[in-house]
Amino acid sequence: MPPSMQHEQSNSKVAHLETIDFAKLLAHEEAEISKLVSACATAGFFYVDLRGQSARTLIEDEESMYQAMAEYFDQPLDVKMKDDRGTHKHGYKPPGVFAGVKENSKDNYETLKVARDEVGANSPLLPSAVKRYPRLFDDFISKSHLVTMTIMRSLSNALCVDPADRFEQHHRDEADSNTTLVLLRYPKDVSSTCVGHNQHTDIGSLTLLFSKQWGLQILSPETHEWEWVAPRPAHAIINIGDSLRFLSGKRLASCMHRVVPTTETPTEHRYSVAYFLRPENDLKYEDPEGRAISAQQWHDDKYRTFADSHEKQATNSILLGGMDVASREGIVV
Ligand SMILES: O=C(O)CCC(=O)C(=O)O
Ligand SMILES: [Fe+2]
Repeated sequence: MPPSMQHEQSNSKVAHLETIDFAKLLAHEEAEISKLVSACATAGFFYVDLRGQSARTLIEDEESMYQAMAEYFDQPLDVKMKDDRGTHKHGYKPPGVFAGVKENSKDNYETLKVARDEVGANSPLLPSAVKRYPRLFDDFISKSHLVTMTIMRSLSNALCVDPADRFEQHHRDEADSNTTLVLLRYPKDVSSTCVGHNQHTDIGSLTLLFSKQWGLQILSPETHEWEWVAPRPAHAIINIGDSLRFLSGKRLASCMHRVVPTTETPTEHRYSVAYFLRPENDLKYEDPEGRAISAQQWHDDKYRTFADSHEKQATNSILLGGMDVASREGIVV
């Protein structure tokens, strides 16, 4: 799947993001940890180099994952709708459910969500497309978990978080959470009413994102302009979500992002894979409006907001997690 280059016709710049070498983080290299903290406190978005031994199966498996996704999403809509489980943690969502990237549009992406706990328990509720590739899904989720939890540990150390409040203490294996692997396809045969993926900040703690295709943009906290995130072979993107920002006392930044079509008439579907590491559902934190809220409630409120009209979304701070205000004020570390 060659990356599409039509973004070059657009006026937006390509974002300069830090690159963190996962192998160096695992080895507790201080210089790498400093780079990590600085990236998390400023852009809240960075590349992670996965070529080291411990996580390289993720890049080896990436292509197989896209193939499994094509197989799944190529099925007729009525077959996929049988996997719609009416939750935001599991199963299928068709395009057009949430607000899209253009005013008054709906979104143009379909998703299959595969929760970490169901894969771990080999649940009979998993779609057959997932059950067909048990090793692929199991490995992809456990390696994604290793990468994201290693980053959480490095951040707890670097920010000298109290032992009881270390970020990992809010992501224990035995507690319920909404951690899930999300497979996304942006169909090429777009209707004019369904466009891209609306601007937002992520709900959870960390997102580990894979895509070989252009389309992702971040709102640069420096220039306040939309910039393209270039796909890079053997690297994934990591970004901080609302939950980790709230947990860190807003020392870490989440970043507004969106997905836009690179051309008016796309010739290929766009595929991306996101591992959403989310905290324990019972965790309490303060939202941007100062309300004490549980992680589960924030998750549910945010998904409800994704489905609201653009007009309604602009009436509160849920969609952007308060980052529209924070980016104007500058982030204090
Ligand atoms: O598809 C992408 O590249 C990004 C998706 C995303 O931002 C999300 O699902 O939260
Ligand atoms: Fe996102």
